[in-house]
Amino acid sequence: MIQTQSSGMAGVVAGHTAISTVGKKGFGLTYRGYAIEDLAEHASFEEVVWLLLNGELPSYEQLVAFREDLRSQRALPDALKTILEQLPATSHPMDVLRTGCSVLGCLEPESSFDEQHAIALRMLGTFPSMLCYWHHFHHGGHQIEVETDDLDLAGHFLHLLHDTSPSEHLARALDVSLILYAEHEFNASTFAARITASTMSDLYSAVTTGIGTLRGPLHGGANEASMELIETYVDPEAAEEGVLAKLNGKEKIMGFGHRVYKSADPRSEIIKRWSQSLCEETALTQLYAIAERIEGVMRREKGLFPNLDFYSATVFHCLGIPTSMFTPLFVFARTAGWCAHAFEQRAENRLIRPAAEYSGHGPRSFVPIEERP
Ligand SMILES: CC(=O)SCCNC(=O)CCNC(=O)[C@H](O)C(C)(C)COP(=O)(O)OP(=O)(O)OC[C@H]1O[C@@H](n2cnc3c(N)ncnc32)[C@H](O)[C@@H]1OP(=O)(O)O
Ligand SMILES: O=C([O-])CC(=O)C(=O)O
Repeated sequence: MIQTQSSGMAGVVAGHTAISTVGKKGFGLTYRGYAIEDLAEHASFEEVVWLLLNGELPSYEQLVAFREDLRSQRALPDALKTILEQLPATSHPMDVLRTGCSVLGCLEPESSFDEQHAIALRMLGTFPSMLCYWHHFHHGGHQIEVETDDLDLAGHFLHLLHDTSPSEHLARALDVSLILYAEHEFNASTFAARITASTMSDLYSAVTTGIGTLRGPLHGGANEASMELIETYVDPEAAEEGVLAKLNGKEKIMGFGHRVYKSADPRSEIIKRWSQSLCEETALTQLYAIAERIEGVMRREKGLFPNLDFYSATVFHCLGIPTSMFTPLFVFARTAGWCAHAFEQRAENRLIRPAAEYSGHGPRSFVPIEERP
């Protein structure tokens, strides 16, 4: 039996998948066999969603129809809007999405697995609407119209957030980021979502599980923590001093290291290039210089490399997105991966229920309450 105690299941093969490869020698990161570098260069997020959900790239006609389908899924039911209005203004946007997903599952339940594709599209369509509706209601004091003519999710989200259409270049930066975030094999949130799917539960429950698991700073929450760290420092020298002090205090620096990748996260190299270009475009070159200095210190002191979350934080910041919405953006993208995995689990299902090594008391006699100390 493989020993898993305190190992966080590192290196344990927990199942098989045909959706992606992570860190396999010679394969880097691939979605359905396509290299992440090619997808980030040539594909759109919507093409990647189709690829993940259906196994093949769409034809031109299929993609046009798919974009239209997704666009038609953005409206929110009135009952959901009412609930979003009743959530506190101080809620974390991840909690808003987790709740919103769960509420949608009450209002439009999955009555048969035949509906799974339609429900995946509904979640992809409504998540940006939920987040922006809640945000503008509580922080801008008005009820927004959540449907726009933007065909892609990236442009649509930036339009809803800023109430104006983004430039093509800025929308493409977010589009690429969504591609990079869309899928990553048996990461914690996907594995959790697969466990939920393996009980034959509904798709909303699997995705709600994924959202809750993604929220922590050791996983998706690291993009928010990275931004908070980078923003702490006024210049690269202060960043070097501050990060060294944290390392001396045995603190972890969020946005660095990875369970599977050992020398580099291939996604980080792609998003770093976007970060540099956007920081120049938005006159935030000092922010980029600080991030690069932190990267240098981490490589020199710990031999650690940035993961996707680190430079994504700077890209989202350049796009004017509030830091607390960074992990929700991860949700928009990873919903495609979670759903693809739930479909795969359902197609060949067996309950996921591993064994545990017992480390508690030996057998002992029950002590009646009046005899306990
Ligand atoms: C998109 C994503 O979800 S990517 C991951 C996002 N998460 C983060 O960026 C959080 C920061 N990183 C980490 O906490 C880790 O690198 C993880 C959780 C990603 C991977 O963790 P594990 O595989 O369990 O490695 P583990 O945490 O045991 O680290 C191994 C060693 O490297 C050190 N280390 C790993 N990451 C970091 C870091 N970010 N900062 C400082 N030290 C680190 C650990 O302290 C440990 O050192 P030790 O052996 O002296 O105790
Ligand atoms: O694979 C992991 O453990 C975390 C990660 O990078 C992701 O989910 O994108």
